[in-house]
Amino acid sequence: MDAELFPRERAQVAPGAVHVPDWLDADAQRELLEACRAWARPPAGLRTVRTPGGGTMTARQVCLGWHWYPYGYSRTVSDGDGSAVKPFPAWLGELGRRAVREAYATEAVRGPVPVRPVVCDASLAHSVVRDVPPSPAVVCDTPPAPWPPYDIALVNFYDGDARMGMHQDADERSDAPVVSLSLGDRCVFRFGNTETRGRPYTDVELRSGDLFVFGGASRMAYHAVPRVLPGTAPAGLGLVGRLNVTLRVSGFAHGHGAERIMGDSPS
Ligand SMILES: O=C(O)CCC(=O)C(=O)O
Ligand SMILES: [Fe+2]
Repeated sequence: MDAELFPRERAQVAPGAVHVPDWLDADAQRELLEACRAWARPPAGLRTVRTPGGGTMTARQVCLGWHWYPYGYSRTVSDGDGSAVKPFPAWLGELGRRAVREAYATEAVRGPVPVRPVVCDASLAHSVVRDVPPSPAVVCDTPPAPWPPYDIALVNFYDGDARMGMHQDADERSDAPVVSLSLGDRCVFRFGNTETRGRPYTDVELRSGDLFVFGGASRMAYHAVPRVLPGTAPAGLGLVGRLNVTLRVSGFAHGHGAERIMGDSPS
């Protein structure tokens, strides 16, 4: 973590949308980066995503669990090398559950956390659905989250010129919160509303190690990455550019993909 004169505070950006700065400590960031490097290798590795209109997304992407393409999911890299999508590891799902629990907990244990160690399987996350404050500081004795386990990861790599336009994450069938983890260069993350691609929106700076969770009333909010800030990655991380990992719950029946008829354009 960079030395800060004033520590950055966690913030609710919109109902159900929470920014938790410095959620991953330096070791956890390195560990997640190493995992991303392995996932990026072929087969079913990092690829350029082509949109139906003939454009390409500037952020390159690799998927785990389910392969996302504009605009649906499949089990193979149907718009790439045709390989089977890489598996979604259990530890990543556990990280997702913990992220939701900690983002939505008012009194939960805070501060940097390691990537892999798993303390328990509890969750306070169900509270976001009703938009009421979660019960405080119960880490291990709470009911399980009402959603099936996280089973999709989209890993986006941004070089200095890459960006992502306003879009909704709308190809999943589950309303489970989306969990976003950032590594490397800082970026401007634009978090908007559920109705339009325009205002009102809030620009948040996401830095390496930051967590952003959006669920509940914000699950279908439009969001974007209008700008990456090149050269701002932590010196010790060894990453040039920015990586973002979003974790999602598909809500798909086992073995079946899904296609959305009307698509948005996150180019
Ligand atoms: O890179 C980010 O922070 C956001 C990525 C995103 O919105 C997505 O993968 O759908
Ligand atoms: Fe998104």
